Amino acid sequence: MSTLTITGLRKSFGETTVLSGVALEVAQGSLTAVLGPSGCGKTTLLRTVAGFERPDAGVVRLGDVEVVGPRTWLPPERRKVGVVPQEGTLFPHLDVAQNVGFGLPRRSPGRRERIMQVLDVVGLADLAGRRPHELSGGQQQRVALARALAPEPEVVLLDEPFSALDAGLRVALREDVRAALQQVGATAVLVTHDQEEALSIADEVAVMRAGVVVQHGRPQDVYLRPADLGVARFVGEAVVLEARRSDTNRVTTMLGPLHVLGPTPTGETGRVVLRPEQIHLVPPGEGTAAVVERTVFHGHDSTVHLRVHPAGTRPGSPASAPIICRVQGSVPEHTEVAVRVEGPVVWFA
Ligand SMILES: Nc1ncnc2c1ncn2[C@@H]1O[C@H](COP(=O)(O)OP(=O)(O)OP(=O)(O)O)[C@@H](O)[C@H]1O
Repeated sequence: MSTLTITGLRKSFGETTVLSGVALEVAQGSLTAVLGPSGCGKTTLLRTVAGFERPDAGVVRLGDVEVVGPRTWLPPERRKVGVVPQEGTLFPHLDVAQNVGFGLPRRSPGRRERIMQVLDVVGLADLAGRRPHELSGGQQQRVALARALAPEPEVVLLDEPFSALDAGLRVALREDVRAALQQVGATAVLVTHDQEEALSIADEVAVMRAGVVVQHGRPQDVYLRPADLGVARFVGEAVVLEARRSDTNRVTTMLGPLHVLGPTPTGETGRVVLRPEQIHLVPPGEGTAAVVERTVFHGHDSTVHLRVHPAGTRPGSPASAPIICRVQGSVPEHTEVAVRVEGPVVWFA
C-alpha cells in the first residue's frame, strides 16, 4: 500500500463549486476519516480519487504514481484503488466468494486462495458459498470490504460504509473493519458525517467544510485544539464563552479565570471553547452559581443544561448564559448548583 497525496483538487458542477482546493496526505498504512457536514464535498473527493469524477485541477498521487495531474488521467481500473460504497452493491446472483473474486483475473493462479485469505481477514471464511440475501447488512459490508481488498489495492476508500446499519451493529462492525484494515496494512480513507465514528476509529481526522479541508490531525488534537469555532462546534459538543485576556495564558470568563492551551491570546477580548466534560457540578458556594434547566438522559450518562448567573447578575438577565455538562444519573430541573471548569480551554480572537 502507498501514501495517498492530494493537492489543489478543484471540482465544480456547472455553477456549483464542490471542491475548492483540497489538500490531504494519508500516510501509508494509516486510516484517515474525512469528516464533514452533508454536501461539503466528501463523496465527490472520494469519487475523484477513485477516478469516477474528473477534477478541474489538482494532483492525486498514490506513492510515486501520479493518477491525476495536469497531463495525467488514469481511468479507475488502472488506479489500484479499492472502493467500499454505502450499501447494496453486491451482485445478488453471485455467492460470497464469486463477489469477492469479481475484480481478480479469471484464471490467475492462487485466485481461490486470495479470495479465502481476504474472507478470513473479514471473518467470513465460513460463508463463502452464501448468496448476499442470506447475509445480514453487516456481513454484506464485510464482503464488500473483502472484495475491495482482494486485488491488493494501493488505497481503500470507504464511503459511509456503516450508514445503513443500526447503531449497535455499526459500532461492532467499525471495530472489525478497522482491525481488518490494520491487519493488511491498508492505506484507507473513510468518509463520514458521524464525528464519534471518525474520532473513534481513525488514526487521523480531516475535517472538511465547503470544499476544503479546514483541519487535519490526530483525533485528540482535532477535538482538543480545534482550528476554529466551526470545527469546535462540528467535532463534538462545544461550550463557547466570552473571554477577556487577563495574563499571557489566562483569561477571565463567566466561569472564572481559565487557563488557555494555545494559541496565546491576542487582543483583549475573544471567545474560548471548552468541552462539556470539562465542566463539573460542585456544591453551591464552591464554584460559579448555576441553575439546572433540563437534563437529557442518554443511558450511559446525561447532558445537563445549565444557566449560569455570574456574580452580580440576576436570573434571566442577558449576562447569564446557557452551558452544558455531563453527569452520571440525573439532576432535577431548577436545582441550584455550582460549576467548576477543569483543564485548559482554547482561545479564538
Ligand atoms: N454529479 C453532480 N452534478 C451536480 N452536482 C453534484 C453532483 N455530485 C455532487 N453534486 C453536488 O455537490 C455537492 C457536494 O456533494 P457530495 O456528495 O460530494 O457531498 P457529501 O459531503 O458527500 O454529502 P453527503 O454527506 O450528503 O453525501 C452537493 O451540493 C451536491 O448536490
